[in-house]
Amino acid sequence: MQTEVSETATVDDAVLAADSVRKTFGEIVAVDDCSFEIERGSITGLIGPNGAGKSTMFDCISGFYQPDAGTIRFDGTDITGLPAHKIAHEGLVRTFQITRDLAEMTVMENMMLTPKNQTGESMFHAVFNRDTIERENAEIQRDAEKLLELFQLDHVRQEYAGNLSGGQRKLLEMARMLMLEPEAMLLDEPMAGVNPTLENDIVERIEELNRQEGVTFVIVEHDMDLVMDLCDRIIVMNEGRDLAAGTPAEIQNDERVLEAYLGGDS
Ligand SMILES: Nc1ncnc2c1ncn2[C@@H]1O[C@H](COP(=O)(O)OP(=O)(O)OP(=O)(O)O)[C@@H](O)[C@H]1O
Repeated sequence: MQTEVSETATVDDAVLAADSVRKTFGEIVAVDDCSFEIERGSITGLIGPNGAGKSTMFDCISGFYQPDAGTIRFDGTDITGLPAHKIAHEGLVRTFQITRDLAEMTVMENMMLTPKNQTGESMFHAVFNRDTIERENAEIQRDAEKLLELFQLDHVRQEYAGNLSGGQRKLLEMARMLMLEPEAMLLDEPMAGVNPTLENDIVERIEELNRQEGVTFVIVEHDMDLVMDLCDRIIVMNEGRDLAAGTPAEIQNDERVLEAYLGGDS
């Protein structure tokens, strides 16, 4: 059994690798010796029954939780336990819900808050290099406009984020993290509360970014039809562990996965 799992969990060119990750909350073992690899340039689904540990795993990978044990490597760098902003700087971002603070800002302000490598943050440049800062600000604004257009949010750019529909908010959550020009993105239930039309838009954006910019996606999503359709590869977690990994067809025909979803092993 063990060999089977580790064989399927290995990929040719891993951009992200989790090795024996463990995370507990008191008595609860949310993630338990979980290992998997994410193929560079893939759209990978991370699935599993309720409480399998998917969100906790995302939080460990993206730096919101420190794992109790195990290592996480991104692009060959050990990122285990680094704070989220350092991991984002390495090129790995996770979307998160627009907080109350951000809801009180306009869509454009949300976008302008997240750019990468802003010289204006450094005192030295602030004093000696105003032209550079102005040029950078103009570039950031242009990038933000381009993304808002791509995500069909340009018409609401001056609207408060809190006034957007659920689906538009999801789009903004993705768009603002793309200001960081990530190499890989973790999406936790990107379609939750989204109507079917906007769901199609989000799928199209993901596919475009994947194909055109080479962004790797790891997606936790409960809609199985969508996952099987959108993802090139799927990793299944169960009771905190990696249970199986493979193509959608392989996963759909895997007895262990069926059992886990039917609660056959409990
Ligand atoms: N902050 C926390 N404190 C205590 N227990 C937690 C915490 N976060 C998660 N857990 C527990 O850890 C386990 C894994 O939860 P997690 O949310 O990671 O699973 P999941 O696969 O994302 O589930 P779902 O699909 O239902 O969102 C569950 O038993 C959950 O109750």
